[in-house]
Amino acid sequence: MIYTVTFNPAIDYVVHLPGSLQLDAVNRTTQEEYQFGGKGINVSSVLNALGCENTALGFVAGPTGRWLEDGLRAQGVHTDFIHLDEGVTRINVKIKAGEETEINGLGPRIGEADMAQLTAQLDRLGPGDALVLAGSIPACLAGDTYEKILVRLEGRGVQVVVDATRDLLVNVLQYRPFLIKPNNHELGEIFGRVLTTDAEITACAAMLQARGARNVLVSMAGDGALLLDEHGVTHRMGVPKGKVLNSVGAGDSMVAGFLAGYLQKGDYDWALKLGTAAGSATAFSLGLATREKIDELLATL
Ligand SMILES: Nc1ncnc2c1ncn2[C@@H]1O[C@H](COP(=O)(O)OP(=O)(O)O)[C@@H](O)[C@H]1O
Ligand SMILES: O=P(O)(O)OC[C@H]1O[C@](O)(COP(=O)(O)O)[C@@H](O)[C@@H]1O
Repeated sequence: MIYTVTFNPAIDYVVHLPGSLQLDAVNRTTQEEYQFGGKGINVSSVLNALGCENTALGFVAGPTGRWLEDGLRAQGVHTDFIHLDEGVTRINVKIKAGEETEINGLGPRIGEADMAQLTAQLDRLGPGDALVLAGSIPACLAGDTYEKILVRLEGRGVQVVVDATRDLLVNVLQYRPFLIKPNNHELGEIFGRVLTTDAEITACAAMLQARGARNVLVSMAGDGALLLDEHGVTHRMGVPKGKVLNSVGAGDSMVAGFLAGYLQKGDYDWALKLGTAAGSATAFSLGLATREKIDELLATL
């Protein structure tokens, strides 16, 4: 079974403006959408669209938390969230005004007893299970929260995917995660550099592999993605043709497609192809990728 964990889920409030964002003024939208988001939840939604059975774990709170949980259930996404007694699940604002501007909230406070409930859920995982840890953790939690989870899972045969940034990512590498997926900017941030060429990206991916990551998938938005697989082979893929409507969740969709593809065939070329089709299908849609859109793009790759 596949499990995803989202420590800080979100309602993604996507607003479209007719021109550019005006600071210090009233801006009015021409269109708006709500998405049930947070990185692990996006992975769960797209895995579900691809017919991969999975359960979304994480923490929800208040009326927005109920909205998120009910909305996911209505879409057929299986969840087993922990309900926090205080606070509300955050609303992240995504402004489409030519360029994309994002305002991501802090999220509610997660207490020790809440964390203990998650630990108990994860203690049930074993051989044959996959776990996706994705997104930021709220400021109230220790910076080594992901690390502690990986320590506890060591030797239990669980395939772990981590999609996080900076220290949250770097500190888990020693536990040999199956997959990490930084984008090219996040990869550059880790090394304090701006990466422009495939050679630079491959060299930095190799350094993360040397620290323990098994497969390093580097996404580059409209420039596609590069995978350095566990055998040291580099795979490169561009993107299919299409009109970008909203790329919120494109990276998470790529993780879902990659994992689904790898679990289907155990083949890295196929995993990268399905990951690319899923990522671009989301970028070319107003919400997350549907099965139909993914299949349509797959046929062109
Ligand atoms: N502008 C785009 N055009 C086509 N495909 C895109 C675009 N943006 C994202 N994608 C697809 O989604 C994948 C992940 O996108 P990216 O923006 O790199 O991830 P993240 O959301 O993690 O930053 C890309 O590798 C690509 O397949
Ligand atoms: O946990 P973080 O880092 O604040 O990110 C949460 C945000 O990331 C998203 O999951 C989108 O991520 P990507 O665009 O990188 O795939 C949104 O749904 C959500 O608002």
